[in-house]
Amino acid sequence: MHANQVISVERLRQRYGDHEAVAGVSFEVGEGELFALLGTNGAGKTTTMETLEGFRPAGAGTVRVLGRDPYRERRAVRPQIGIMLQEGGFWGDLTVAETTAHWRGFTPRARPAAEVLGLVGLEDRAGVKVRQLSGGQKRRLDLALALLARPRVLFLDEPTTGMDPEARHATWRIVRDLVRDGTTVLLTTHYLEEAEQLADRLAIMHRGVIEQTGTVAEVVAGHGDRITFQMPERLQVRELPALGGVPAEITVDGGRATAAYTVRGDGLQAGLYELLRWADASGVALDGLQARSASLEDVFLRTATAAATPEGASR
Ligand SMILES: Nc1ncnc2c1ncn2[C@@H]1O[C@H](COP(=O)(O)OP(=O)(O)OP(=O)(O)O)[C@@H](O)[C@H]1O
Repeated sequence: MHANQVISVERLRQRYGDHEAVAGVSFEVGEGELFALLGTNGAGKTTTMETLEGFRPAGAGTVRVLGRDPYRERRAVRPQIGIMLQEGGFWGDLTVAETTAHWRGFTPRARPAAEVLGLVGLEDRAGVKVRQLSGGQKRRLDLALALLARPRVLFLDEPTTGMDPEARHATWRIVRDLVRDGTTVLLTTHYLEEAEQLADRLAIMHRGVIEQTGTVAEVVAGHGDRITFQMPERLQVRELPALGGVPAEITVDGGRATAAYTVRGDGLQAGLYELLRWADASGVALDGLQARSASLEDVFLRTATAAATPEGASR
């Protein structure tokens, strides 16, 4: 357990009618830590987040934010948290400055408008109507409003969706600064690079449960290095060599077959050597040859695929 635990979720369950959207999820987030919830569509990330934000009571299990029940003790918790929803409800006819002023009216001890707009790089858009903002700029306005109350805990639900790469990187810098200054952040994202860049720890959810959790290094460790190349047309799969005893797996995407080996431990160099010697002796050209460590994306895709099979589903 983290010394200063700010968010705690224990065996949380939530259902919508007959559908169990969250099926026993547990994790903790310490003060000044950024925890990312990743997962396939419909995995239960938003439902978990909304429970922590106090929008619904836990169906079963316990959730705590700053030591309190966010639903029952909403009045105590709400002023200390900032929420950036997936789609903020703005009035398109108001300007950025008017929208900020309006929200400041509801926020005790709010930061000055110029300060929050400066934080998210929207100071030069203050006089622009919200409907004239780009999708990425609207997301930044969402973030500005979430920061008005100088929250101790920040909930970011897909914060950079719709942003161009430059705006995304700028937002990552803002979030990093907030975390460095002690803000605790729970983030959901579909951008694995975002989690790699920002998360101290993360969880990969699928169908209401956490399939993997830890730091990026911990989650990726044990998934092996990968050697891949395009399957040569003239070759049969059984003709490929086993590397260190490991056979090739074939994946077909868009009509193109790729051969992949997953090499555990420190076998990458030896495996590659074995493959190149075989290719040389057999006169086979290995187009698109790549050798690399497992990435979060590999783990994510394997987690979702494995969990979709009957063996995965029974775990
Ligand atoms: N209000 C609701 N009523 C009924 N079912 C819902 C409701 N909200 C979510 N669900 C269902 O619960 C499951 C989990 O949804 P949730 O939005 O928590 O997933 P998510 O991981 O955030 O997905 P995404 O990545 O697509 O945003 C989904 O199957 C979804 O269809």
